[in-house]
Amino acid sequence: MVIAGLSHTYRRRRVLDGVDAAFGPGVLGLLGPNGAGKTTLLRLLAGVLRPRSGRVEALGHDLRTRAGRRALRRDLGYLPQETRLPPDMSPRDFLDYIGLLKGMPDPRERAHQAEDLIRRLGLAEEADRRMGTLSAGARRRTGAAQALMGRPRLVVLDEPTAGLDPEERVRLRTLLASLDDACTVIVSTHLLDDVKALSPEIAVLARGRMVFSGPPGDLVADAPRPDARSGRPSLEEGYAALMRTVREEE
Ligand SMILES: Nc1ncnc2c1ncn2[C@@H]1O[C@H](COP(=O)(O)OP(=O)(O)OP(=O)(O)O)[C@@H](O)[C@H]1O
Repeated sequence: MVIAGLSHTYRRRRVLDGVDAAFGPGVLGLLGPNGAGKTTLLRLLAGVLRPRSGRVEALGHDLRTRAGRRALRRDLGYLPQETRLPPDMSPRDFLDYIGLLKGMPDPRERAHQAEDLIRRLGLAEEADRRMGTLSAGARRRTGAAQALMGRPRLVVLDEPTAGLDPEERVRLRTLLASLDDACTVIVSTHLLDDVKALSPEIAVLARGRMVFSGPPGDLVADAPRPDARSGRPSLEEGYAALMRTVREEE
């Protein structure tokens, strides 16, 4: 994934401002305060929005072109921030349907992958119930499962752990951590626990600018120690110190 000079405006309001980044396979955690532009960035990386200023290349496809955005879809799993799942379908039927849309012709392979995701995301009890009757957490996990059907090479998840209870969050993180090494996973989150558990690399977006990228340890290393008695600063302290610096620079 290569992002160069990427900016985005909504009705002349600039929400991404010259973002540069490059990353490869593995899990990247995208952090940032509310309104920082994370969802906008993920929509651009998933080819849902067209980059109008700057360049995005994903899995070798140039996402400035319609052909590039289309070609990416074959290899993409995407969980948007807001998802509406068909209320009358069950998670199992929905996953089967998504598998079909993603070009998996073999019904046994679709059933096998759906069953595996259902089990690993703790959806066994809900798998055959109407999605309209499920809890928000079960719907969110079904949303994450659909993104992983077909074993895509690029997975873009917009706050997948939002609304999940601690056990469900751990399940989802464990699943993401176990994906194929060749898979590039980009996860936005407000939870520092998510990135601690998941991400060897993090990126922090603030007011449309990429203000940090690297291993979480580097964010911590840059932070001042909160007081003389404490040892190494926590990731929370590193993040808070970065946000203070960003505000002071403005
Ligand atoms: N479709 C849109 N039209 C106009 N403005 C938008 C649109 N989508 C987002 N915005 C604005 O762009 C800015 C960035 O929003 P975005 O959702 O990308 O941020 P975010 O970091 O994902 O925020 P959050 O953490 O709250 O989800 C916000 O000020 C938001 O109000």
